[in-house]
Amino acid sequence: MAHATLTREAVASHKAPDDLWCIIDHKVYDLTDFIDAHPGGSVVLEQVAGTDATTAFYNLHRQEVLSKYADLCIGTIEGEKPEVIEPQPGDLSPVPYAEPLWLRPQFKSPYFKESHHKLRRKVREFVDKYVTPEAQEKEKDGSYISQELIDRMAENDMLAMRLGPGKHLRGKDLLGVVKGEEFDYLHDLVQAQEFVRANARGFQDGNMAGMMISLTAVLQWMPDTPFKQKIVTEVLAGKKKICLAITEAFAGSDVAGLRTTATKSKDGKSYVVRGTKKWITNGMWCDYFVVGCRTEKGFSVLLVERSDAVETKLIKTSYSTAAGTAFVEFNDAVVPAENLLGQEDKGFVVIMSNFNHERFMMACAVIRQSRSVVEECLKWCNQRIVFGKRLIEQPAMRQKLAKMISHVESNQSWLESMAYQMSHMSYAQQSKHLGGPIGLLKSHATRSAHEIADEAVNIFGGRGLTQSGMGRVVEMFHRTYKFDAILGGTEEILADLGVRQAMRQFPKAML
Ligand code: HEM
Repeated sequence: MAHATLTREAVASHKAPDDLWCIIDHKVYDLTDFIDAHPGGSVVLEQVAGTDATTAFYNLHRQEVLSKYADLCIGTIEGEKPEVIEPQPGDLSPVPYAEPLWLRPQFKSPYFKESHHKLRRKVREFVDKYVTPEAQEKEKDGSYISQELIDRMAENDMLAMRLGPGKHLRGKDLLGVVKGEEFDYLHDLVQAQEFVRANARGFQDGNMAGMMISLTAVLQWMPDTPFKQKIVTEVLAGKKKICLAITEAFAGSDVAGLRTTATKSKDGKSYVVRGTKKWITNGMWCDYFVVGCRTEKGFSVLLVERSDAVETKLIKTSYSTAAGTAFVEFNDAVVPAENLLGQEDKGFVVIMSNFNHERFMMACAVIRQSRSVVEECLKWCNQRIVFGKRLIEQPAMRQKLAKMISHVESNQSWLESMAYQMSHMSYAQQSKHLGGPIGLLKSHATRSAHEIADEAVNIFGGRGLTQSGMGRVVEMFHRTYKFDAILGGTEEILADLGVRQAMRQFPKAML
């Protein structure tokens, strides 16, 4: 039926199970053919047949349900206009605290310029249109990212952009809004925070997280040879995939305890890699592995190509298998000597220098995801009616929200200040001065995530434990925030690093 203008009296006459209409937000829905398919059952719909069910609907559903079932809408009530906002791709949320201060029109920022705003809009449009729909689907069924999405990201230089600022961006016009040479760590923060709005933690890592933490090491530490150029070109074009393989069943943060060995051949032309790696993000589909190995006198990092001597098995973790997390076995994999990253026996610096950007990215992500949870809680408290009034009218709920907002706002401010420092330091200066502060920031952000997840589940009740419907964002966050607390260095290791680095810079004179 075409959209019609209808009266409330007309709607009231359609109140039988085989002829059932209702009003939601001034629009009329014909639910006759939907009643048996309704996930909430037919009885509840019969109870509201012919009436205005707006309050009942928003007490139980997200707005997106109405967008998904838009074809059930047959008209609008005469003289009335819908009040609910339907967000369009790229839009900012009007919910207070749903966006960081710099994106709220009434506030100013010393850091963000026009190009950051333009990039934010472009990346959000892309994520809303292409990433979120696929992320939601893959998060559920556990299958891997599509080549189509990888190609689309590659065509738009998004794979390159996600490695952070650097030579690899030279000459590029990023999404038509930022020149590659001008792309700084604040742009980097923007893209990282926009990507996680897809709200699918397993898929988020499945979406090239392995590349983000391993190609950086190739770029930084491999000599400039045609072989290096080939790998970088293939990976940034999305044709080949790469991941970082450091952790083992024997050792995680304790890199010195690793057991995978790389034995050099007598003629010095190759290494033989033997050992296992565990929890390798994207390992299931990668063509290249950046592998931490024991060599004769120390620790070295090698680029190992997939071959018959490399076997990958899927590990099921508490997030979706969309991340392709693997157990990897290198059974005498032969690797040419030119695949060495940095110097032999001096691989520790390769891994350590790579960590700053990885941890910064993780802080960007967990802080943005925490904000999405705060937005969900604010919306829910505003729409949920309990004991005859909205949840937000309960002082206990307002206390929880105040605590959550304060965590997110303070972490975001710290993060922005860190991005500014990074933008004004060389890579070497960053390694020297920012390892500790970035470690402390990530460690604090994941402690905050713990508090936020805990409060959010209590606010949502049973829905905070349910993977579909109103509480799905909260459920996912509560189930997966620990990934950020463990990956890239545990909270304890990073907190300790922060203090140890500070102590190294402590003045020698007595104070
Ligand atoms: C256009 C009209 C409606 C559509 C398209 C719709 C769709 C849905 C969907 C997709 C769900 C699954 C949960 C979710 O994804 O949020 C659901 C659940 C539910 N719906 Fe509806 N619904 C409609 C109207 C209503 C109305 C008017 C009521 C009545 C009061 C109602 C009561 C429920 C209940 C009780 C649940 C279970 C909620 C829960 O477990 O938390 N629905 N509905």
